[in-house]
Amino acid sequence: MISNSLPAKSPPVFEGTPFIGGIMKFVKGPMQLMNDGYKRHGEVFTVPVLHKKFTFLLGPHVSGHFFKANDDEMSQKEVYEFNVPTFGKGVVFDVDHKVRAEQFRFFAEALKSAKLKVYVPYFVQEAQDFFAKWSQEGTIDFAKTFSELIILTASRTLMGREVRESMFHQVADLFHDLDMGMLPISVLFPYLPIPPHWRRDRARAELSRIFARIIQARRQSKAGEEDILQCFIDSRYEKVYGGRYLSDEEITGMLIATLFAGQHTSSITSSWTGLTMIQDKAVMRAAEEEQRQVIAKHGQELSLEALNDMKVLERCMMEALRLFPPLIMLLRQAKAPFAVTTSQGKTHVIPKGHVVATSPAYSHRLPHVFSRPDDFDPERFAAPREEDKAAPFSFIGFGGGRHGCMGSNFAILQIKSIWSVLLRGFEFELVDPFPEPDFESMVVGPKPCKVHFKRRKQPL
Ligand code: HEM
Repeated sequence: MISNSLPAKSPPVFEGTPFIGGIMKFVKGPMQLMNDGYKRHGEVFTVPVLHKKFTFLLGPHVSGHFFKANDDEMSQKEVYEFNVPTFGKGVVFDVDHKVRAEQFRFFAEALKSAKLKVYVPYFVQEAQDFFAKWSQEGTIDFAKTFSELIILTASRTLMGREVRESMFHQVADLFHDLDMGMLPISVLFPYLPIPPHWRRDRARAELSRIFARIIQARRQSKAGEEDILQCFIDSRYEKVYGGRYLSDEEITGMLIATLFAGQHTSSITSSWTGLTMIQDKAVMRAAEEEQRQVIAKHGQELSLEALNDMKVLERCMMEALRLFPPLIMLLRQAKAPFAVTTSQGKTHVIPKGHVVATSPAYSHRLPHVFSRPDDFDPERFAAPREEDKAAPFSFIGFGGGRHGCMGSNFAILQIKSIWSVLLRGFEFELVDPFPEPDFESMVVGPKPCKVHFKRRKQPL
């Protein structure tokens, strides 16, 4: 058992001016803070901010416990609780660990491989219909384009046929209000009485009413749709609540949580995948050549099997996610002290109560983890290099361990569907310089960047 009073072994403190020093460092942005802290202290350091202590664990050597520990040791609830007014009461971060474990079983069931086969034709159909509306050539911003497209596929695969076919715009507008109600200030004060929070609360209540009607109609008709909404309707608790089905309110909350986990992350990763490929002509040629080979083998149909054969495209996506992960910091609260040992062999004990942070954005750029880490080099994921597998938790774009992303396969297939349709039908060029990440936003995507597209005379 690790004692909670081992000051000699506590992480070094990176502060400056006592009490407010940490805040000043946070104000400069988390990337700058991690950069300065890493340069001064290495992989482990603590930043005190008011009454809280943030301990950073940067890189695979020190982040194993972060990812592997159970919820009683490393808890998400306290650090992600600001989501409760958005997701709603009674789900995810508003329930104890036992209930949450069951609810996460429902997510896992809805997103398991067998279901993905059903979702793939929807990804493809939505992408084909969407890009069919583009003219011969023009200028777009990927960030805007992909967020429009992904809310369409999300409504088809997640919220169901009823929403996609007859109330798409109404529901998309309500989700927009929910989204706009999630501001940096909401992390600290989720119930602050400000207009974006009022609009969020109104939208959340209206979504409850809409989904209650849909769920009741489905329960009566017993029509059994093939989407994530139906998975939640059919889900039953096992170890809690006397084994009952989810309530309408819980189903709505689970849907919103799934949408928030997948919407921006997927549209941002689609954008960076495109931007990085367009920037690197040799990689783009390899991805196009792969499409020709897949068409020769599978025909024009974008089936699950065809998508699974696109290894070059997948590596491009993973490399875009390594360089530009949309979730730049992952957080937990330490419920018990634990020890970590750095790559230099130094051991620190992180005390109970610390907020613990690890960072895909920072860890992915460490030169002892990925060679020439700032280069876009998708082949680093291919055998025999496989740099992502050199040590556990080297690649954490989808998190890892106990709370690793449950939608990663869903996201990979969706992004590959979109980019297959685009590569086959269009050619692209950057109009603006390659964009910087916008670190001001909650989920970090590219700053605006114009891209020129042109329909191929001869589709691939
Ligand atoms: C490229 C797209 C995506 C990225 C980069 C991404 C990234 C992540 C990351 C980093 C985590 C771990 C968070 C943490 O440890 O605190 C996570 C968790 C999660 N993601 Fe994703 N995600 C993506 C798409 C999706 C999609 C499409 C869905 C659902 C359809 C989804 C559902 C989830 C769920 C349910 C969790 C929580 C797992 C748990 O806490 O046990 N994600 N995701």
